[in-house]
Amino acid sequence: MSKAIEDYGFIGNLRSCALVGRDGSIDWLCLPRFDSDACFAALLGTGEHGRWLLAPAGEVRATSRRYLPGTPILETTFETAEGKASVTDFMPLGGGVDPDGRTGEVVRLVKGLEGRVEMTLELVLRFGYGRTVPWVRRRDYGLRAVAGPDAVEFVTPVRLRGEDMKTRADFAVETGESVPFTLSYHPSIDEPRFVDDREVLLQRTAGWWREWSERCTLPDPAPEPWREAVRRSLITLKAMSFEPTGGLVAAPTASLPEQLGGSRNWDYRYCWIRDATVTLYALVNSGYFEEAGAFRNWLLRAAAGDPGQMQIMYGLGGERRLTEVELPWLPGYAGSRPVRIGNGAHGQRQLDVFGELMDALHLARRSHLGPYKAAWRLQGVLLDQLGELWREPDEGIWEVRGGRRHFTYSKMMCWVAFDRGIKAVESFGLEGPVEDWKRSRDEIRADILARGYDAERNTLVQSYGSKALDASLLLAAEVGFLAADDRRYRGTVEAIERELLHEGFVRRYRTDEAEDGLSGEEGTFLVCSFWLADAYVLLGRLDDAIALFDRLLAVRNDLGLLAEEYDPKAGRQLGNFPQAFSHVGLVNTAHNLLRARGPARQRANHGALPQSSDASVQTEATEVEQD
Ligand SMILES: OC[C@H]1O[C@H](O[C@H]2O[C@H](CO)[C@@H](O)[C@H](O)[C@H]2O)[C@H](O)[C@@H](O)[C@@H]1O
Repeated sequence: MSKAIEDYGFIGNLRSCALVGRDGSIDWLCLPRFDSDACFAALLGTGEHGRWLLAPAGEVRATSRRYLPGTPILETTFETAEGKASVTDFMPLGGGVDPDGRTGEVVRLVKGLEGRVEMTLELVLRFGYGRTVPWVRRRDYGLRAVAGPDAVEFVTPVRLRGEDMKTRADFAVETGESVPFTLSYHPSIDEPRFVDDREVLLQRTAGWWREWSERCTLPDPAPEPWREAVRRSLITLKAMSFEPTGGLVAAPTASLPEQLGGSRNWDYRYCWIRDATVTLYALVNSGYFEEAGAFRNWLLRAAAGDPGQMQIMYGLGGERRLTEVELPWLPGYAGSRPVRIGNGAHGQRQLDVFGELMDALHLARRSHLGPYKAAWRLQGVLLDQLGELWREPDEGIWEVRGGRRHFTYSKMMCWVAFDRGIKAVESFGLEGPVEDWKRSRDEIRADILARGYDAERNTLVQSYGSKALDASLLLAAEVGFLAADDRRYRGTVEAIERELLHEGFVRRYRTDEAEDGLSGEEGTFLVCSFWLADAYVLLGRLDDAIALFDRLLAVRNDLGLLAEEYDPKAGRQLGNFPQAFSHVGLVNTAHNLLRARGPARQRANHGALPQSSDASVQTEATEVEQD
């Protein structure tokens, strides 16, 4: 039986990550990159599809876990009748570890805390998402496993044995003892990497993360639980970035379902322009400019070329072909089939991306992320294209699979695209056909208010001519399309409260009302609930905002992690995990609550932004420009 999604912890090395169950089993690991084939895929099947268990051999009386402060280093403590032992799990980082993203390591340290604990190990390596059994050879340091392009060295002083195509071991730890394990990946054509002393790696990795997380800036006075929640979300977002290129994944998992047993199962291990740009808001507002600069440069590389061929999402290195396929040999999380990898949405038209992109580049400029003519050139070409394109139907922010429509949010973000272009000219003295852009901006606004607004119900609607509501319209004030005190904005928020709130959390739309081309239902969408809290802040309903924010914090698992969705009836997290959108929502809402001029106001260009004085970011940007 599948563990609950919230029973997983997440460790990562800015290249990939692993999901570690509360029971001590690593059930998801893709090496060397987030989007590589999984070598442990038990998350979407059973132990036979690959996993690495390290846990007490006998009955466990109690389990507790935590992250080492300021890091994604996970410590799980097991209590048995005989004693206590902990397992510290991490993926090493810092000190020149793997600059190209070709290798990757998982380290596990078993420590005896009290008495004597008998431990068991089961290692089931199955490359190719649970299908390929490797050729395993014993070595004096442990074992080597090879399957086609992939190779793994498993390094430990513990004596291993092979059984039923699995590797097993039994050992014991006494108080004060420590037993190390390293799983080290390298391409099979390369020589194995030298495995460093695990305690040294632990100190180095912890030091790197602590130094990073201490740079987080949050307005005072922030209640400690909020501060801690924001810090954990930022660490999680950072751990979802791919350092070699600056790309950011929407989530590090594939096919965790939006409905248990359902078919809404997607692969999120890619860079969506939309998700990545909102992540930038969270990072920049919290003082992390380097990431914003790296992402901006990733974006310029990914979108380079014919702007007519720009995609809504790319691979970590800017790859364009993300073909969606099903993996029929995997039974799926809690039987949720099909299991999909790749993502068909890469071929969709989603016009909101123009607005998100223009907004992100405007944000970068306002945050003094270096001079960059290349970015302005790209912005100009995007607006040229959008001059006519905004009139077309699209698949919308929710990537529907039931055919194109005139989505109101998409049109609104086209308005944002022209608005930010105009503001860039007006505020930064840049050149552009600003009068044409103003005409487009006015025309889009009039079009939305005529066709995307239901005057009878006083609410914006999901798409032209439809009665359905959509939670994305909560952003109308945040992006500056409507003033927060505009009665049409208030009406939209109230309609969404009436029709999309479910047990205190927000659905993105009603699947029975808005045709999305998919069968089944889904949970409430967490980022939409944060957007409602932001709307409350803008409407001056601070008590409602705080109550909703606290309700959302309570949904996080014991490690502070959030999936994409939540089923309030079952009290279960749903969808890919951890999800950037949800954590971005948390960070931005905290900022909004904490300072009068938080991101919700900044986005509409009303407020001051933190500004980068980081010379390395400026230099990098200059280099891109010279290219
Ligand atoms: O709901 C159907 C779609 O679901 C996924 O898209 C969602 O996740 C994206 C990444 O976080 C997000 O950008 C998008 O707004 C969400 O709707 C899936 O990736 C799509 O393929 C699918 O059609």
